[in-house]
Amino acid sequence: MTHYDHLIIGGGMAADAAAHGIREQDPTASIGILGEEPTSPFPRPALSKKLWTDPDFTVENTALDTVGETAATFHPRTRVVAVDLEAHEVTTHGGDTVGYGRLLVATGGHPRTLTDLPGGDRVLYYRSLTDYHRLRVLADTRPHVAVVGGGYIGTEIAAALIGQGCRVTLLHPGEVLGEQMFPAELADDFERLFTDAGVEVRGGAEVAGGREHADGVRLELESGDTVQADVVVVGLGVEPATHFLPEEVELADDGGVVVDEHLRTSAPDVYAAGDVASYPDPILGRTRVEHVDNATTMGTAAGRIMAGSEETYDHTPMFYSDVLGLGYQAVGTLDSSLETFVERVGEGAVAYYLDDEAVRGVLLWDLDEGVEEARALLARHSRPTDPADLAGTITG
Ligand SMILES: NC(=O)c1ccc[n+]([C@@H]2O[C@H](COP(=O)([O-])OP(=O)(O)OC[C@H]3O[C@@H](n4cnc5c(N)ncnc54)[C@H](O)[C@@H]3O)[C@@H](O)[C@H]2O)c1
Repeated sequence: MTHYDHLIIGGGMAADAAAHGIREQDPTASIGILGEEPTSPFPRPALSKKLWTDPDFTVENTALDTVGETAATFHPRTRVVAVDLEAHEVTTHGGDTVGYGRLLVATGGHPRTLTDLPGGDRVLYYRSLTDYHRLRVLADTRPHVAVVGGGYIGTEIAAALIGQGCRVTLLHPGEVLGEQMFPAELADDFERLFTDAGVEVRGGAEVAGGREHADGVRLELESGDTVQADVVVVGLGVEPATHFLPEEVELADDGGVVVDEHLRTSAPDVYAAGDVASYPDPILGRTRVEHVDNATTMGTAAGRIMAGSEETYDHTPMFYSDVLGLGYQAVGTLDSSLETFVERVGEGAVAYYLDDEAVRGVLLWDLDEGVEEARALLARHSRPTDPADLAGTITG
């Protein structure tokens, strides 16, 4: 049986970061990575952004060199189906067992699917490098693409495909694109960016299902309407990939793996990091974050901790997105149901998100700087009575 001092389940960016964290702390320990995908860790943000918008980015020059840099052993196409906590070993779908000293769950999430909308040749639940290659081939025929979902995948892929000369219809259930994240005035700006670029944005469009047929795909909406397209790209969010874990590993209400401030799960020698981990954030409380900054920062910390570091994890996450010339980034939460205050700064804007006790999130809209100022503001754990008094806090 193969045995590793440190075994990582999952082949994404958290896994890459963890291998680096382990190696930083321990130059000789053996590291194994079991990845379900056929490729080793790849910088996922590029799949919906730079690989489409920046000709300097290719799959080859964007790829990570996890194995070369960390001397980890990478096992592609390897799905873990069970973990035996007592024996300290995992079982793969092929029936092999792999032993571990310490185990990291870095499995991220699987795309949420609609039962009545099966994935297929022309229906892509978009997440992996394989999906990117498939969509590239389809996009080259300049099809009419229906993008389902107005979240990160939906907006970034719609922006990418309109830039490729495709006809794009974006279907989302809300009234205004981005309204769950942005205060109303910025959501209006956001949607206009898409419509001005030629994307047909269709709100109130909750997709119920659909079928591929000889000429493309026919989507059915909850309203009873149908939408016909050549290709459908779906981004309905992800569900934490935890199905292989025994019940001793505690899960949070949202399905994530509960970890403490040392990224330890409730099971001995088992850690978790990245999209799958529900961790105690000092500012946001217990939370699970599905962005690359979280995956890499938490992954690195988990690796170091598994290899002996006694640090605690207290990094409040930031994230960024780029669509149609708009760059926006944020620290903390972007929940537009909170109280918000928007301040225009130069060509851009800052939006503050507050609950009764404190500022919980800061959005930097078309501003290059301000992440560290935002983090410092959140760390104060306070708020002014009048949110307008926050004006000038972030200079961008
Ligand atoms: N820039 C970034 O940080 C970035 C970029 C891409 C992806 N990601 C991550 O990848 C993951 C997947 O992204 P995503 O866009 O799939 O998830 P998401 O949660 O961002 O968006 C899901 C969207 O689907 C919509 N939706 C739900 N049910 C629907 C239905 N029946 N019909 C139509 N729309 C429906 C929701 O309203 C929402 O707009 C997320 O974890 C995300 O954070 C992050």
